[in-house]
Amino acid sequence: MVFVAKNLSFAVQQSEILKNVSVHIQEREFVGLIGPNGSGKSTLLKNMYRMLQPQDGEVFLFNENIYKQPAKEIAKQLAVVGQETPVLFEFTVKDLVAMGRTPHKRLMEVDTREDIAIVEQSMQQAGVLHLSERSFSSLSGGEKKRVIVARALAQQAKVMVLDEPTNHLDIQHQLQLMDLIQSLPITVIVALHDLNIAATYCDKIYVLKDGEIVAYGTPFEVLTPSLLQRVFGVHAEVSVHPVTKKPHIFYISEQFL
Ligand SMILES: Nc1ncnc2c1ncn2[C@@H]1O[C@H](COP(=O)(O)OP(=O)(O)OP(=O)(O)O)[C@@H](O)[C@H]1O
Repeated sequence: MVFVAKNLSFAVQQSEILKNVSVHIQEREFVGLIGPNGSGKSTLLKNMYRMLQPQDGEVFLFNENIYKQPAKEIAKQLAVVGQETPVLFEFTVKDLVAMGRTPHKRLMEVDTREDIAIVEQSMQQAGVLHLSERSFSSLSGGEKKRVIVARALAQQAKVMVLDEPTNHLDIQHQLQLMDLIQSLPITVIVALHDLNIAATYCDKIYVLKDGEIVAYGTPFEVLTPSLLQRVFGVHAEVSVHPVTKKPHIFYISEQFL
């Protein structure tokens, strides 16, 4: 297993946000995390990328306990595309993407020709090369998202964690981004709200509800009408997509029932 969370419990004051959550991700797997608003997806991911520390449980990345490793070592192996990205100073896109190279460098080491090529290629892959001299703060929400993805690509980590990466993206950029991530030879865990996107791209899906994993399996195993009703409170039919052969969810609004 490449990335494992074992029996994580996380609480804020008296409120339990994660309850004994375990996640197992194999090499090169593309794993989705779905669940209603407030079910604990971001909190779980933050515990897995060490932004939060659980009261109970452990997280292993390539068999090493992440809470016992230096942050720089983890950053060589794990790239994160978080839900919101506070950037406090004025940076150009190029400079921000170049920060993805930091874990691979010594303090104050200048960028090598290889670093510069990786940064350029990452911007190209994420579709932001044309924005390279722009100030990050002047970008639209979707452009910012793609720049953060470019920074994660420049990190060249073997594992990537993404929290709702398609948020703010138009449909073309959503599909391009998911295609790009799927094409990389890496292990991925991604929180998604769009269940048809999850159905199309994920090998396995974990379903969170009220801080607990309530289902796990392939998209066909997990995305059933009864689960969608039980977890998300919606009526739906699930068919096979005529082209992708993946499950496709047709939601049914109350007025048509
Ligand atoms: N620091 C905190 N203090 C109090 N409650 C918190 C804190 N952090 C998270 N929560 C609560 O924990 C629950 C899970 O939040 P989380 O952001 O993990 O959910 P999510 O599944 O990612 O939601 P969304 O789909 O809306 O992004 C929510 O009810 C949230 O209000």
